[in-house]
Amino acid sequence: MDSKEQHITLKTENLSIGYTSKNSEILVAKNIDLNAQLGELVAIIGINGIGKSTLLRTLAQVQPKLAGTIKIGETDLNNMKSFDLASEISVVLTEPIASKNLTVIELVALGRQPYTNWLGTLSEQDLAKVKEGITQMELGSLQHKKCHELSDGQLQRAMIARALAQDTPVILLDEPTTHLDLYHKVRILKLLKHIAKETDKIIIFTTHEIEMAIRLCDEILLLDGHTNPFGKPNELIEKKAFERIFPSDTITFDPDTGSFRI
Ligand SMILES: Nc1ncnc2c1ncn2[C@@H]1O[C@H](COP(=O)(O)OP(=O)(O)OP(=O)(O)O)[C@@H](O)[C@H]1O
Repeated sequence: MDSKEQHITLKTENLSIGYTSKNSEILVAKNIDLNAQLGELVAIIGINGIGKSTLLRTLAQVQPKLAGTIKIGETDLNNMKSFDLASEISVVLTEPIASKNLTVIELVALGRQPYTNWLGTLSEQDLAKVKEGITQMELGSLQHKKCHELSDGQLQRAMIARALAQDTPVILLDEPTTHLDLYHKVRILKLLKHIAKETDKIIIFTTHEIEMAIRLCDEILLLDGHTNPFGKPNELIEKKAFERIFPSDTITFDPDTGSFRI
């Protein structure tokens, strides 16, 4: 079996997510059944505070799940060592990065850490992946700038470039388009879709750009606090899932155009 066949899905079953403090458990969402295949771009959507970032952090093993399973192929993520995890999953969270004194190229090169020797020396292949990430995110002219000199949107693209340079089968991105202008939102989502398809990756991201997700994503997980439907955008439109996101006296969904009316 080659490595592609070993990692055909990222799958959750009956997943519950939330937080634990000393004496209590805070349940944020339950019944999350997501099934992403290689080559797919998947959006996690839902209203503020419903649990999108919590889910992304749970998938990335940054925080523990409360119940259920998360598997890559047949392997339960719980049984994976963190070193192995870094060559399976790359993740970009919304927390500000600690290393803003790095240049863009140095930040992107951090994505190669799971593959470099203990001295951190970059091979030709590592350098090629770093350059590729920088080019894909249109950061060529900014590559020698320090991260603290970048705008929020430029820094966001540099973080995505780092995840691309890590070249893992699964890429998890928390609100990757928040700081981007309309052009870069569309361009980067289209590019992520292209990368997922052409290089056989699973790219999962959280977003408030529901209409863009409907147009560009292969699958959508809608966290709605109840059944959390997961499926192709058309399937969710047919199930009238988008109609129930917002109060209908304020925002309605038009299934013919796949857009919201205010
Ligand atoms: N460290 C924490 N401890 C306890 N509860 C938390 C913690 N972080 C977040 N929460 C709670 O978990 C719930 C889900 O938060 P989360 O950030 O996952 O939502 P979200 O869907 O990403 O929201 P948004 O769209 O506003 O970014 C919220 O009620 C939030 O208050």
